[in-house]
Amino acid sequence: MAGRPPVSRRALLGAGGAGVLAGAAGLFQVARTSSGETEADPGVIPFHGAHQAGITTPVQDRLHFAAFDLTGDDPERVVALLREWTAAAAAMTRGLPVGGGAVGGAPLAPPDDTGEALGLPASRLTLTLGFGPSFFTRLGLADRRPAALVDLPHFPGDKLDPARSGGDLCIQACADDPQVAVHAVHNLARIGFGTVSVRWSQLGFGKTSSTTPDSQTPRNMMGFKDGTNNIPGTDEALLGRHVWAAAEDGAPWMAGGSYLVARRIRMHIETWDRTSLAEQEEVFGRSKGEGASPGRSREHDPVILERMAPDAHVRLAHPDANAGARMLRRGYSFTDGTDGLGRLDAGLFFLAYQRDIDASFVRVQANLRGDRLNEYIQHVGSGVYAVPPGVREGGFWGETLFS
Ligand SMILES: C=CC1=C(C)c2cc3[nH]c(cc4nc(cc5[nH]c(cc1n2)c(C)c5CCC(=O)O)C(CCC(=O)O)=C4C)c(C)c3C=C
Ligand SMILES: [Fe+2]
Repeated sequence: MAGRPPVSRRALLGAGGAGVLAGAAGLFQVARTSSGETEADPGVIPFHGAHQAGITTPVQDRLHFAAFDLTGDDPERVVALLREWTAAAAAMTRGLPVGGGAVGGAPLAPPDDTGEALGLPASRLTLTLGFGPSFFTRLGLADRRPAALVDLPHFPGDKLDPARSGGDLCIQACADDPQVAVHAVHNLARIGFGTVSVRWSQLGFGKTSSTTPDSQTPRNMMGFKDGTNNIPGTDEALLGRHVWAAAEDGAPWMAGGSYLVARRIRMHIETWDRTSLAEQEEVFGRSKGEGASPGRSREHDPVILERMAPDAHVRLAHPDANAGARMLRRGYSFTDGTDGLGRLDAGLFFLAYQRDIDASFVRVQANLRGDRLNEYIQHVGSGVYAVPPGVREGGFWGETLFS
């Protein structure tokens, strides 16, 4: 990329495709500032900043989540990859191709960009990187592993598939266009060849949590509004208390970062579909239509926990039942075909960001052991990741860990 003017994927295609890199400025469809930046475009979420994008960012429509394993244990090689990934991510989130692009390069070399996003705008793409516990062990950095990055205990009912769990690193790609999210992970995997390999991945659609309380709350595969009482992405006080890691938490390099828990939660959807409306509403402790809690008429009215069944999901998950524990939920629905027995392999890919995994996810999940929702769901995949702070201009993903 160095020395070359940024050219949007749309401009490239609009200009006739191959070879048109310079002089295409007049064809840009991505809004640009006078400095050549594209951040003013509502489809471009700034990549650089104090925190990584993709946490408080208003939730996009689609997800491609990928967990990677290191193929070796050389920190220098990993830093080189993180630098390369950062450059590619900064370009893709602006709607630009990776490196020299998909077309117009040396005909006898593979293109720098795989090409399937040519002609597509940035689509609010965010790329968020995390380090799993094994990352620190593999690279001899165990002393830098944050205490807040705990291994999850076994919870009753867990049936975790190792092939859908763990990973030395993860990338969460979110965008309003599935092709853009998939293209981003595809290109990071291609760049990583020889240093990392994809361990498992998950596609998601239909966001199941909102970080913007003013907009309509999305619904999960069980038909209920999900995210009503989420932490708003604009509430700096709540984010500071419950989501962002601080230097005094014990790992100064994580200040401004967060900790991600990912859980692939399968829904026994056919059983749920045969359950009465009254039972469904009791399970959650909210009405199916409005999303109101018992004794209330509107979705955002404060809940009266005592009016709910003792084993209602919201009653058990609420901060008042968990010493004030909160997390920022950012999950997506998934359907991955059928399971061979005629049942949909569908559910919730639960993603939650927090300052302290033990105090938030572990605390709440332990309290959910008596949740009536457990009759209808099963946790089948799991991962925990330290998500480092945002990237400064000229810096790279995870720089504070290695500096
Ligand atoms: C350990 C954390 C949680 C898991 C796992 C979880 C799974 C899960 N949740 C739903 C659907 C809903 N959850 C709702 C609220 C809610 N859930 C959690 C935590 C976990 N959920 C919290 C902290 C809350 C907020 C409680 C509160 O403060 O009121 C709701 C109600 C609407 C809302 O506020 O979001 C629904 C619906 C499913 C389907 C599911 C697993 C498949
Ligand atoms: Fe929930």
